[in-house]
Amino acid sequence: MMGGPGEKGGEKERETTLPRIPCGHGMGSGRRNDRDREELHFPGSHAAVVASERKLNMAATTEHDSAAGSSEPKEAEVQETKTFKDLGVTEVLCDACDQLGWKTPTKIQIEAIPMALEGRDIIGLAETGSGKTGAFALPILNALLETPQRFFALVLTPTRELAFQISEQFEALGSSIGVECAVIVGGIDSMSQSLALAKKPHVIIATPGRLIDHLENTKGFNLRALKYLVMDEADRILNMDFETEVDKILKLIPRDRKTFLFSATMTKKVQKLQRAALKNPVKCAVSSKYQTVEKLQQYYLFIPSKFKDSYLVYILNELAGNSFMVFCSTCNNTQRTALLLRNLGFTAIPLHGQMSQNKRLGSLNKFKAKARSILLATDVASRGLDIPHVDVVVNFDIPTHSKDYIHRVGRTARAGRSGKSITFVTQYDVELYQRIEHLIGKKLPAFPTQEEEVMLLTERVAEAQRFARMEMREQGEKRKRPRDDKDDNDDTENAMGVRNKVTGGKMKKRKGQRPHS
Ligand SMILES: Nc1ncnc2c1ncn2[C@@H]1O[C@H](COP(=O)(O)OP(=O)(O)OP(=O)(O)O)[C@@H](O)[C@H]1O
Repeated sequence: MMGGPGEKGGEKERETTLPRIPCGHGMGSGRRNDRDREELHFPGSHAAVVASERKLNMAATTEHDSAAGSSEPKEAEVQETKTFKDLGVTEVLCDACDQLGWKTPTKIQIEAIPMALEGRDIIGLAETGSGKTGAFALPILNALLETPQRFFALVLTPTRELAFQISEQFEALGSSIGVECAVIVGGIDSMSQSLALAKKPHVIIATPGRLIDHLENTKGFNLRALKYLVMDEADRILNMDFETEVDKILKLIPRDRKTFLFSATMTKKVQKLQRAALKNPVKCAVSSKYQTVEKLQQYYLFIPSKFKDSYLVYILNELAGNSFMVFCSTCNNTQRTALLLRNLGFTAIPLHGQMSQNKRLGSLNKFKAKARSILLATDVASRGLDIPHVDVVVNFDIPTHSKDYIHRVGRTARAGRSGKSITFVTQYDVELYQRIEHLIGKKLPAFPTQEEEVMLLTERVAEAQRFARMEMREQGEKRKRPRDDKDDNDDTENAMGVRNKVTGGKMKKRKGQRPHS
């Protein structure tokens, strides 16, 4: 991930007819190096910036919905006729899109890319899974080809996993031009990140806290020549949790830069930042309000709090053969529920902030590789993660912030696929649930269940709950004993001694659920 394909010194060996971004500088002032520009041999014509007829001039505080307006062509027509080339994307990057199977640009890409290529600041608002990453990565790579420079762009993301994913996307789109990225996130050895920064990558993808650490402590590293700042999941980046860090970062990067804010939801705080850091931004919004995806079937399930575990097991059985993301509100409950499910023979794996970063990535990779069919997660996984095979999202604990609902359920039904979401609503959650319905502007149907069948599960579930509690206690004690660290139970893999006692081979056979060996 770090360093990227064009390591220092490796450039000469590359035999390619495609344009490549030059590389190989020592750590320096970070100022733009003119040699960079000269080194780039770009055979194609200068990337044409196609002036959009659908320019969305927006005063800093005014909102425009780009899909509105009677003289506009119908969206379907726009999508049929536009290509990446039409948007002004240079040929080598069009080829990269093609190789990724991106035949035509998505709506947000159609809206945002021409504006970005024109040099405008952008606020991009579009539903989950609609290709927002490409909407900011393509114009940045396009501009990088035109005026190559180290430390060209910075992408801020709220979570570490998302940072890695965005880096992969930049590398996939920019592999043929030799783009180099560095992922700078917490929970990972700082020294190796300093080394990656010393190689002066073109694009840095970072979580705010660790980036500040490096800006303050890594000798020779600065972003004084930065040209592009992206805040992905901008409303989250701009909320209280990151306020101090983001303010510091904004002070350490040039005022004269392009700024892109992207998310499926925006807050008033974005407008605040708009005033503080954006210059005459264009708002590219493909929907007028917060929308959940059309192909997402959303349900709620009104149940007594004490039967939540049994209903979860019932649903996992009913929808067996699918891939699930189950959201819980706390790390503890995520871990407990993962243990409970594993005790019942499900291939479940947790992902939460109390796990080491290695374990977090390990869990995610196992789930992505379909080696585990159920990922139990806190909101650390609710934003941005692109795992196409997720079929069902279960809100086991209802989200306390209704906008999180939109992001959580957006982990399924991505890029035109279909998916399901089921939100558990207990006697304590009615008000929160009403807020969600209000936000999405929809009344959802109840998920059909057979109460008697659920009740038949309660005994075995109660036993599994007991074992899960015991295992949680054991894990807690192990953490207190530093010498006893042979088996790190972060991912529940080792806490399986009791499962067979609980299942007793009586659970309904689950299609596609591999029993744990
Ligand atoms: N033009 C395109 N054609 C086909 N697929 C695309 C196109 N652009 C992006 N994709 C794919 O769509 C999926 C979703 O894209 P992406 O992760 O950028 O969505 P997003 O809008 O950022 O979602 P979220 O709001 O959840 O972060 C990815 O798998 C990506 O490869």
